[in-house]
Amino acid sequence: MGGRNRGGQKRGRTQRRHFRDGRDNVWKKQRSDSEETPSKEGVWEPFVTESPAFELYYKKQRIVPEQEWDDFLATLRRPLPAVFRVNSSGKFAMDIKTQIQEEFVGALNSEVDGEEDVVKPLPWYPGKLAWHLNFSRMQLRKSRTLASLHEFLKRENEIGNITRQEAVSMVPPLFLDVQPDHFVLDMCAAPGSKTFQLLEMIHMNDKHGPPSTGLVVANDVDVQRCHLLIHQTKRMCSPNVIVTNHEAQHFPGLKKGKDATLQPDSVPENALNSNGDFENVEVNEERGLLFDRILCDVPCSGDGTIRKAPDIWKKWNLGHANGLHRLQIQIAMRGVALLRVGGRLVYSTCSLNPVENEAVVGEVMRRCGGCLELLDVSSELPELKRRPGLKTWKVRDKGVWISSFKNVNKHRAGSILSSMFPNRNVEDQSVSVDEEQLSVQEEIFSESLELNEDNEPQNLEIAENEDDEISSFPLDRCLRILPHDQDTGGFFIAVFKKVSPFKADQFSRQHAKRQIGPKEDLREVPVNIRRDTEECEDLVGSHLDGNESNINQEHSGTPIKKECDVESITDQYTVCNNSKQTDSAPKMQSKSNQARHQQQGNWKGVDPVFFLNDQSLIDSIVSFYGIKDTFTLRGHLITRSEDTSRLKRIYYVSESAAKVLQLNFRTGEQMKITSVGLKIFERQGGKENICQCAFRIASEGLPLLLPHMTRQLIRASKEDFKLLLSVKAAPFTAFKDAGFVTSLHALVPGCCVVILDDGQNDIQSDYSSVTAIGCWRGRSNLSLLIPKEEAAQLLSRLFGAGREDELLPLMVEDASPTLGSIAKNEVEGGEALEGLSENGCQEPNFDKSAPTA
Ligand SMILES: C[S@@+](CC[C@H](N)C(=O)[O-])C[C@H]1O[C@@H](n2cnc3c(N)ncnc32)[C@H](O)[C@@H]1O
Repeated sequence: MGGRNRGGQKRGRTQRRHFRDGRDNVWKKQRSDSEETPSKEGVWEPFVTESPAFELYYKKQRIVPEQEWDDFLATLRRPLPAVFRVNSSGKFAMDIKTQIQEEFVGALNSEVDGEEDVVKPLPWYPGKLAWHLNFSRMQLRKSRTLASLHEFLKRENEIGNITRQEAVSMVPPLFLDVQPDHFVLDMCAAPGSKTFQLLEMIHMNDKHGPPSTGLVVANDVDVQRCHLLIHQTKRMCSPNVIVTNHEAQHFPGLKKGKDATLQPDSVPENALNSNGDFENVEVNEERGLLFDRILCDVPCSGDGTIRKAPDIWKKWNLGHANGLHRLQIQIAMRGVALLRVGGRLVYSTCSLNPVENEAVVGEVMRRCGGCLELLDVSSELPELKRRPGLKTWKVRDKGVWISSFKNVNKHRAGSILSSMFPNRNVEDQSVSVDEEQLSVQEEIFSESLELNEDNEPQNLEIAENEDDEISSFPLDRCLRILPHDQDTGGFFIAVFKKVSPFKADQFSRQHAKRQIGPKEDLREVPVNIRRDTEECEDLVGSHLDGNESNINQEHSGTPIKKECDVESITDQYTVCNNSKQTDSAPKMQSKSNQARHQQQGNWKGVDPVFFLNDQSLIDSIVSFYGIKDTFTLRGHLITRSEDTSRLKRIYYVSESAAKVLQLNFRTGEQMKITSVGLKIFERQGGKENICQCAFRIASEGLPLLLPHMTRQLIRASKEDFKLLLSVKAAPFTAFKDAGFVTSLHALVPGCCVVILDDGQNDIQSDYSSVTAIGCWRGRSNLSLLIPKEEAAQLLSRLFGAGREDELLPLMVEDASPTLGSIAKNEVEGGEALEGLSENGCQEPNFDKSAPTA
């Protein structure tokens, strides 16, 4: 239900939309490398790095001991040092680490003056894979080594070998303890730096063992930010990933006929091991989709990133934090519902505020009863400096400190919730207040307001209460990372383990909600039940859309009247339940499914997902590339268009992702999937007439396919490989090795793979260390099918060639992905990139314009 304005009138839709549009997007890419901002007159002025409200608030909350306060503030005012992470699963991870250590670290730390090392590994990050850079622009200008490190990092970032990421943002995935067989859900994942880490973790053993059986589902509510997420996950070349676009608090449970959150966990006795953990439980529609690990890196006010985004100083206010509290609880509760018994859930924010942190953790524990344990992780990552979570804090509202919910003015009870306090020891008054009466009170209240110079009301008669509440939960097990401890941003982390299913009595309270009846007004319901239903609704996720519920919290001043409409919540998930596709073999979607898809307003704009079942097409691919039986294509190939004659791209999914897609079909396509798996083949683009196979190998898919290919493979000497990388297209006559030229002639025209034969690797048995590139064998030319940046990087890494002069013109200036740089059709399986492969590589030139060497 909408809120009311001060005159007691209902907020209109338009007003709400204006408010929503007018809100700052705290996740928007912030200016990060500038410490200055232009004034109105166009003169550049230093950023304001003061906020009396911020200082007052956090001093009072005692998040920092008094004697450290000045140090804390001084650190916040300094720009954040850059940090990058070498992608551990990358082919060249070890080379890159060695290069940093041998080529840059020693030289730089002796060449550049300063108290601190310019480049140093983060001591707590496993395997010395994360590095901290500390240099000024002046130093960068002066030092050649620093300049070449800078270029090196830009280049490696562009091709996905390293990732720039805030140090503290790397921490939450490390506490998840992800294993290669885990199903992991990243609930609020964009732009995806933590998703990338999670993918690295599930693939950590791929090089030396069987491929991962795990899965990462990366979700974000913002479709634009999903594009960033897709770009990020694509760099990982993983078939074990699904990107979805849901409100996390409503993330579908993939249960047949029911929403997972409304059911107690039905744990088969024999499914628990001796530690009481869940093991090897099949994904099926009775249990729905449960995860072994869940990351809730929730939307937050973000003041822990103030060093990176100094404009927060000017904008800081409590509205953001207090307004997000409810949504944060809803998302975390949905996470708990989707977690397997024995599974871990990490709740994290980049906010320093206890209302978004400890208060949320306390409330989640309260609602879950004994089924959730807040883990003591003090022995994990021992070198990471951290502070214990707070057990006591206060809430501030309209310029007034409130130490207990019982002191909250009724007019504010819709915005200031009992769950914001350390102890929810009184009934939430918001549910016991009559709405009509409230609007009258609100009118009187608004007339009598006198605002101080900060626009905060002065005359509220709520005295500061020195009897601070102390939480009864072990919130000191949470971690707060403070900026001055190790020169980072601020962060908060709590690690949960689900130790038992939701208890029956918790659910019987929820069943009380069903007895209320779907449409009944809650004002008629006794207070104790209404609180239960409120909890129940939060457990499921509010039925309001996320933005609307935020508006209610942040600005309405009116308690939210909640209708706990179980049926309609459940309907959302049961609409497609009549699906007849119950066998586990992947099937083409039925016609009725497609029709339903078009009707599903929510999913508008996102192409449906199909398993590719066109056997003649699959056979043509298998036969052209000589794909062995060891690599099953059927049941693993996905398309986003049903018409196989017009298909442009084919994606490959792991067994784990395929299982989830099948479950999704069987339970009525509840998931809104924006991207899935790894692009493995793409159509030749009008060149079929010269090629026996309509599809070429996509460069992302090559490492996966290579060990299983027996045809269209050719080995090149170092000299010829280097030539090919340098010129990108060459006539057969340009190559030196006569054997290579003979093999080239023997290939069928079309896509082929050229493998570097450096005499060191056993190409036959160990493909993990082999260097191979997708090429096009034309009538008399051989051309690269990889982007120029990748060619330049390979040249540099393999032959040390053209590191500066030759390669720089090839480099893309800004390595970080932007929304504009990512084609929308990648996300929606659109077909607009005619003549260009997705990586921006031109179609091969088919002899006519191939340069001569
Ligand atoms: C703190 S950022 C996540 C950062 C990300 N985990 C990473 O490491 O790159 C919060 C994200 O939550 C998303 N978000 C906001 N409300 C959401 C909701 N109700 N459900 C899912 N995602 C939401 C935002 O779009 C934003 O991308």
